[in-house]
Amino acid sequence: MPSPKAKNSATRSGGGSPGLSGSTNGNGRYEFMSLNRTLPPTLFRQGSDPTATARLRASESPTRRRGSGSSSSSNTGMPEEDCMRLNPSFIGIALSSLLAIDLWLSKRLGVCACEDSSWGSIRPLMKLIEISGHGIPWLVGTAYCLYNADSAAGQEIMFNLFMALILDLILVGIVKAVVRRRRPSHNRMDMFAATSVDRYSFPSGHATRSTMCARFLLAHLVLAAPMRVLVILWSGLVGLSRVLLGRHNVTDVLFGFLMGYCQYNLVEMLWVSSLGMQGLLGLIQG
Ligand SMILES: CC(C)=CCC/C(C)=C/CC/C(C)=C/COP(=O)(O)O
Repeated sequence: MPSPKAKNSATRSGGGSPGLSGSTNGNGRYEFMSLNRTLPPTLFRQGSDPTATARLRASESPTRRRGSGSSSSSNTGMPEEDCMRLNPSFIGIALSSLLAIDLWLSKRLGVCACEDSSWGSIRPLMKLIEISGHGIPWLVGTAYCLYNADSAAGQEIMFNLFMALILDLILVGIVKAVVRRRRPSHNRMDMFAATSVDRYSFPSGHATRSTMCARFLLAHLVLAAPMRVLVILWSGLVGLSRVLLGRHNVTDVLFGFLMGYCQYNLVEMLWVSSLGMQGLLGLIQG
């Protein structure tokens, strides 16, 4: 009966997984060698054996290559990071290009990122716009209006706006914590009352809030046409100010607009009526 070692050496001589060659170290333990070694030509023939091709693609993943322990590709002499980009997918190229454009554009548009920036003189104005879209003024203002509302309809609207603002904070916090995209390097972290997830930039919480609140106000308040235009302009300006201040990349704000727009649909779906409010208050009071 062949010993396990004999089995190992049989595997080494060609019977192992395609695309992997192996050897034993001094302790007799099997080690996988670099994947960049010459492979049988059949393995490169895309489509001839889909299973083998899939296995090859999997074995070429960056994590596996990093795990091989060598800092340069054995047959090209190039750093592994460069080798990994030799055959990127179309989606990979599109995403990398979009990201590069986003970073470049965001850096160029960050003209109020600090006082010495080209448009540094309007930074105070941009910070004022930032405050107008901040969570705390909105929460405090809505709570105040809810407390002072003199009709059931007014209370219902303010209650739902308050809940919408909380929902927005939760959803943005979750996405920021999952995506964990760093803020642009030119940003100065001098926002007031920023929570720990606010060190991340995707999506812009100001953009989600301003879009959701704008839709909310347009739907539930009776406003004259100029005021409606002002609300929309304000929402867009809040988003723009995030990029000009260097707080966000362009895609953070664009996604924030989209997310805020969708969040309003969610608020409508979860709308709490006056009756529901009384039920909730009854539950809270016991
Ligand atoms: C009561 C309570 C927990 C209020 C939290 C309000 C708050 C700290 C909101 C966050 C505001 C903020 C700095 C958001 C960051 O917005 P980005 O546009 O920079 O994502």
